Amino acid sequence: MALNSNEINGKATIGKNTILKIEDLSIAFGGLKAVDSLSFDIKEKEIFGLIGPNGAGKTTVFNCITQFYKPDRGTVLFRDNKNQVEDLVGKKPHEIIKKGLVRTFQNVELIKELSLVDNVLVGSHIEFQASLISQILKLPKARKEEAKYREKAEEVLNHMGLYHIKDQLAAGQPYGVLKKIELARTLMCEPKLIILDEPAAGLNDSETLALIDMVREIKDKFNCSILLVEHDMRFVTDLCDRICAISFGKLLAIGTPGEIQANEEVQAAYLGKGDE
Ligand SMILES: Nc1ncnc2c1ncn2[C@@H]1O[C@H](COP(=O)(O)OP(=O)(O)OP(=O)(O)O)[C@@H](O)[C@H]1O
Repeated sequence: MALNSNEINGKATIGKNTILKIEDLSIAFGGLKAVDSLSFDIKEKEIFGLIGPNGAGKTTVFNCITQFYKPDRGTVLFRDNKNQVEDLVGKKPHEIIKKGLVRTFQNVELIKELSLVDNVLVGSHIEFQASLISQILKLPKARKEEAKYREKAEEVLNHMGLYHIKDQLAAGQPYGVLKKIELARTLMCEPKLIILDEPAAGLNDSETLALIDMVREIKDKFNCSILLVEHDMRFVTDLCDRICAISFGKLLAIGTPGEIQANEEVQAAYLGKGDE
């Protein structure tokens, strides 16, 4: 059910400036509680980090939000690009992308034989209105649509400083470029919330610093919120407005980077300083 109000079934609520609210999210694999009654919310234009030790359940949280996994319990309320609030649980992953919730993956997944701009265009296929047949036959409607999205893809590449190499093949490009292309793809779907899975993994120091600036610029230019998982603590503390720390699928703390760094439970679980 789509709602304009802040209520669903008179129970769960979502604030006016809240883009995503997960409540009591839980999923178990066999006897293992990978996510255990987790709740947090993300505000509009907020950069929100999810941290925790290896195996804490971070990727599983992402998969439950995007419905790659169906949670055993809980709600995932999302304010979509039409300002409608809906529980995403039970929706299909492609429906969720259309609502403006998009993600990148830990491993870059590009088509090496395609140019960079064509790889970005792949990100817009979900928006195409023309039928598959008219796309294959390159009928006028499909050609017009492709031209529109190609222009948008070029604009996105221009914004990311990659316009000059847009026609080069993805094969052989530096890892930093491939990561940017993956990010560029998410911008083709009118994102309201972009989920980044370890965006700084594999980047060197200067690429990581450049990525921090780029994520901030994207948030401002595309007017969206960001949820990210990242092991590079400097990246997380420099970039995020708020951080949620989890351990064994459970919430440890939510707060500003300073509050999280000072939190003893987080230090014990994540930074390994508790017993010192
Ligand atoms: N499909 C699955 N089947 C069984 N167990 C799973 C599945 N997915 C995740 N798990 C388990 O759930 C727990 C949480 O895994 P998850 O990958 O979410 O952790 P993470 O915090 O993302 O770890 P990392 O930082 O190493 O990527 C782990 O114990 C993992 O083995």
